[in-house]
Amino acid sequence: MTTTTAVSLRGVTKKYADVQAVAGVDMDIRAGEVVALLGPNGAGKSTTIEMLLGLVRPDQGTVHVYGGTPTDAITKGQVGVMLQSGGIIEDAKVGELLNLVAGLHKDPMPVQEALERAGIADLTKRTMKGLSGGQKQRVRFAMAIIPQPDLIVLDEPTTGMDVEARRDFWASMHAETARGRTVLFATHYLEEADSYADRVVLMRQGKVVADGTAAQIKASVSGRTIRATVPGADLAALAALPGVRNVETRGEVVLLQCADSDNTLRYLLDNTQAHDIEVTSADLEDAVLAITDQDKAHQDKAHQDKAQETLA
Ligand SMILES: Nc1ncnc2c1ncn2[C@@H]1O[C@H](COP(=O)(O)OP(=O)(O)OP(=O)(O)O)[C@@H](O)[C@H]1O
Repeated sequence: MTTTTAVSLRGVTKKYADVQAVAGVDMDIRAGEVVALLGPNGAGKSTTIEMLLGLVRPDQGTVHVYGGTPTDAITKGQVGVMLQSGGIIEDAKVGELLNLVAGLHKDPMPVQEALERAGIADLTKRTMKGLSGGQKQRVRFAMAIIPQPDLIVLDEPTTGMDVEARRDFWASMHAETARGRTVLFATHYLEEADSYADRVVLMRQGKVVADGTAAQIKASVSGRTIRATVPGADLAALAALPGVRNVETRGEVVLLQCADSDNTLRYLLDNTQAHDIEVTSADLEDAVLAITDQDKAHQDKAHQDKAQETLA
């Protein structure tokens, strides 16, 4: 596996009037990774993406894409972009638009191939303004892959698509990631992050508040619950295991809440008569809500402390 860094952000900030849209983001994306950028409205996802694409200049910090500036990377055709809006000429036919985009790049993919990969070969002669929201998104996707980019950046790519269209879109996307492309996508759909990303970066109020695999993010919040039938369980020994937060019993059934379910499971299998073991975790939505709430509670507390200091 290659370890080339596709994207590197260091100490990046951006303020709009009195809104701190991005408040010091550090982020590295390795070549071949599929990364989901999650966060509530106004978290700073789009602004981060715009800085990564050189569309917005950070107030502070550095942005590197394949070791150079974002503009260099885009000029070299290393980056394909699918933004939420713009980039579409409403009166153009789909085929014309894609030919226009192909003409801007040095080594474009044949337009017919892009149409097929985006699942819109039947729309070539249709005018853009007559297309549905989901069909337009697919045209944007075709535009993004035409330069044969190493990195594809997508800002809420499936907005406006119904469930089936979203599934088809991700199937097309999967074919691209299978070719080794690096992908960064912003989304509000937690299940998309859970299903399609190797890594989830969670933002809130311009900061990264969690970064890891979806499984790590889920586990970091609530850990896992192990439910097992353990005849003659030594509850004190179970409660003393590293990472075990809580032990409950229902007859012979033991419920263990633990941060490190692998080690707890190993202990149960090696040292007890545990059977009928089930391991469950919170879903990503629970985890995201818990992390953003925790972060908000910390901030509220800091504001209160500051206010009290000022009053004292
Ligand atoms: N061009 C701009 N001018 C003024 N304020 C802006 C501008 N762009 C973004 N902001 C503000 O910066 C903050 C972060 O916005 P941003 O669009 O980056 O968040 P987001 O996480 O992408 O949100 P959403 O999920 O709603 O798209 C918001 O408070 C937004 O109103």
